[in-house]
Amino acid sequence: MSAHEIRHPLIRHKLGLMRRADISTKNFRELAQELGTLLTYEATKDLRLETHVIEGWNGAVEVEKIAGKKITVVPILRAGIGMLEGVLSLIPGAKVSAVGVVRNEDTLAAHTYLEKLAPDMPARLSLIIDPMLATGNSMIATIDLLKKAGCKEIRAMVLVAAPEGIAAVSAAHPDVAIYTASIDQGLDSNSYIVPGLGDAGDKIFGTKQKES
Ligand SMILES: O=P(O)(O)OC[C@H]1O[C@H](OP(=O)(O)OP(=O)(O)O)[C@H](O)[C@@H]1O
Ligand SMILES: O=c1cc[nH]c(=O)[nH]1
Ligand SMILES: [Mg+2]
Repeated sequence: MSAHEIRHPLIRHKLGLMRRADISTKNFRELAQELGTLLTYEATKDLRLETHVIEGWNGAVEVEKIAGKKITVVPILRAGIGMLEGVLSLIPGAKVSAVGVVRNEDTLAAHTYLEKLAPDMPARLSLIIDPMLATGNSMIATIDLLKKAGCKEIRAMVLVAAPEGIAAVSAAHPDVAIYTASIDQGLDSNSYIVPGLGDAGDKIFGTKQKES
């Protein structure tokens, strides 16, 4: 199983703040972006470098740059948008491939409603972002469509993952590495992650319905 739980103190601290039931939309949004940045740092730490020579202040100097691969960031709409700016703050030139997937809360099946991919997908490293990996159905649907588009190298970054979702993605797509701020306990009877974050999309967009 290729799942990496990143146990950096800044990540643990920020995720802890996100779990508060009374967190504001503003704070939840800010923390989701910050964790997007921190997970990007980890998920890209083995990218290959190549050296080349540039003209420096004191003459020719050998420097490094990321070799070959172009990158596309793939937010799973809607909630994935909540991490996008954080990822782009480290990879500002990345193309964004938006994939709209919504989970049917009765059947838990993933329904894909939008696919706007960058050109040259076979030549790119795809970095999928979504705050939540619960059953894994939405992630598997996204990876399926990326592979159909020719993607050969795919990584996924999620704020919180359920062991059930990690197992499902690993079984369907063993080549895809998952980077997460936390592997939580599991799923509740509604297939929500516990302790989790609640409904991440609603918290990011401020659309949580008031309970009557
Ligand atoms: O692993 P799964 O069981 O598929 O569940 C996780 C998915 O559910 C949430 O999105 P949701 O469908 O609520 O859509 P939204 O982003 O529009 O809120 C979440 O952002 C994931 O995409
Ligand atoms: O825990 C969960 C599961 C699905 N979608 C969410 O936003 N949270
Ligand atoms: Mg979704």
